[in-house]
Amino acid sequence: MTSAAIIPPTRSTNAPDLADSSSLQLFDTIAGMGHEQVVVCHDKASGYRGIIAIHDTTLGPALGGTRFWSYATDAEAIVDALRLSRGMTYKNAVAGLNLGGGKSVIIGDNRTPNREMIFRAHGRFVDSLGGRYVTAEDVGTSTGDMDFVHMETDYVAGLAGASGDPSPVTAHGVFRAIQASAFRRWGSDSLEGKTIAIQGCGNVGYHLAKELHRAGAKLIVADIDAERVKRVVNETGARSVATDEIVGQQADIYAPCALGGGINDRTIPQLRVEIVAGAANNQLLEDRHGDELEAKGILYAPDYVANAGGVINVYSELAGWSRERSLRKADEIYHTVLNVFDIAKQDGIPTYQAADRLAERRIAAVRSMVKTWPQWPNKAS
Ligand SMILES: NC(=O)c1ccc[n+]([C@@H]2O[C@H](COP(=O)([O-])OP(=O)(O)OC[C@H]3O[C@@H](n4cnc5c(N)ncnc54)[C@H](O)[C@@H]3O)[C@@H](O)[C@H]2O)c1
Repeated sequence: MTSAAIIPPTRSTNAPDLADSSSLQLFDTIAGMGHEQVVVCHDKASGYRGIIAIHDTTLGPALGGTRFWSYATDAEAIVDALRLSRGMTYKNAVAGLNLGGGKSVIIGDNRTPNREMIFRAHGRFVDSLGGRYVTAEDVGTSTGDMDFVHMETDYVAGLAGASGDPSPVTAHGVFRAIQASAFRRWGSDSLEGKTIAIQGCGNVGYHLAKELHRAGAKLIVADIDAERVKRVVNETGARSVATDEIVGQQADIYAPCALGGGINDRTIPQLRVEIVAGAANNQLLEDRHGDELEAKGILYAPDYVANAGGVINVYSELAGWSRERSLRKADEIYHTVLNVFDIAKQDGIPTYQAADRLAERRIAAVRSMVKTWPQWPNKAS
């Protein structure tokens, strides 16, 4: 069996078919997926076992969080690191940032109280890469854990008290993605009087609801947490519905802002909207669900383009940007989404594929830029 058969070229974080993981062909696999480097790390004292995957550094240092998870096998952990790091290359590229894609995973029970030594060990390995990889928090890790990483390396973002809560920046980017989708669909980006169903009233859903309300949209919301629904209803006049009813609401736009995988075989037949655009990561359970939205005539703003405000916020910490500058960068998501729609139309492909194409074009363009060497080679002498 070839490595391509083991890991299909998809950006989804869903666990791939690992039935044949015992025969994982590592070098064929990373060559097929385009990775530059995979580092397997071990620290005996803390029991730390980590994998750092650097996918592509054409645009800049590889940025991507650290996931702490109990993987069933080592192969499953490696595959997750490979897929997530490649996803970050695409996400960072379409966000228009000078960042490549990377990701790391730590294998183990993420509820362990033994955090300092594990994350300091991780920090040392991150530091050993000299800035080729910059980490941040992800599933199973917290800002407190990143403080431990920071004891050993400066190549870490998302520290407590640094760039702050990313959700207002993410929400603003999603708002701009919604406006761009409206423009493409109806010829105007005004959301005045449009009905928008938001799934999830968490950090992003809350800020998004407020921004949509200011723009004159009518909102329908749902969350499993009644307090969070109440806050949005009180502040925006939204109508709330049960969580299992939100996806089937008659509306203009559906904004998934809860968990991933929400666009699937069960929910697509229920959708009664013209646009899907929201913050959740990995909204399409499988790529084919993007084709099915297309077939149903629903315009889909690809998730990782719409929610790029999150990574813009991380970048702001590295680059020393103000909140205003981050929001201005998130503003550009409007034009990026329109670009994606243009590529989809020109190339006759679904929008989720067009997003990948936009990322690949930017990376290829930067890779082929003329190389200038301003420094005299013997500068040190
Ligand atoms: N926070 C960011 O800056 C950011 C950046 C990029 C992507 N995202 C993605 O956006 C999504 C939302 O992020 P967040 O920071 O607001 O998370 P959050 O945890 O604050 O909010 C998610 C909300 O969804 C609710 N929820 C869970 N299951 C639900 C269901 N079945 N029906 C309705 N509501 C449900 C939760 O109760 C919670 O209130 C996530 O998928 C996240 O990965 C967030």
